[in-house]
Amino acid sequence: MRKIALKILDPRMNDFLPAYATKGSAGLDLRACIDNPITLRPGVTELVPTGLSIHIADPAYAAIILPRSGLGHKHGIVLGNLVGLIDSDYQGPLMVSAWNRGSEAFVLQPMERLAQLVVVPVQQVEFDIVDEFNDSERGTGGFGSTGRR
Ligand SMILES: O=c1ccn([C@H]2C[C@H](O)[C@@H](COP(=O)(O)OP(=O)(O)OP(=O)(O)O)O2)c(=O)[nH]1
Ligand SMILES: [Mg+2]
Repeated sequence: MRKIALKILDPRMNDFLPAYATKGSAGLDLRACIDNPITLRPGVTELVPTGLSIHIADPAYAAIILPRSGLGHKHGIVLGNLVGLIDSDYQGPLMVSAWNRGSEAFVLQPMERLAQLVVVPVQQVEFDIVDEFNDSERGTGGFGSTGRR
């Protein structure tokens, strides 16, 4: 497995190091490293610290922060930025933008698992400026051009 540098910013996180829940898990759960419960009223977005920072270092990787499906589906707790992107050179605290898109208040408890981190490969590119593209099967068709069925 690939190693990534991890800083523990809050000593409570020593007992909650991010780990894959099962052998096949893609996501590492991120916890709300807060001192007191936070009430997320409907429509509200709060930036929540995770008590951790990572330095991926290799530009061929990034990490994304995704909602947990249970919180999102049952309680409306998703991400204010929809998806968080962690650059390989980012060294600051990992933060989760928690958005209550639901219609009921949600009380976020200290150290509760709030979101998940997925490390993904990234291909950086450079551009080759052209006047015309080579033909492709799709061409410029998009936004439903292939129909619905
Ligand atoms: O949910 C998130 C999203 C981003 N970040 C951190 C890591 C990322 O590398 C950095 C910048 O994120 P992004 O590039 O998405 O934000 P920006 O608004 O473009 O800010 P910047 O000008 O700092 O790039 O913020 C988080 O901690 N949590
Ligand atoms: Mg940016």
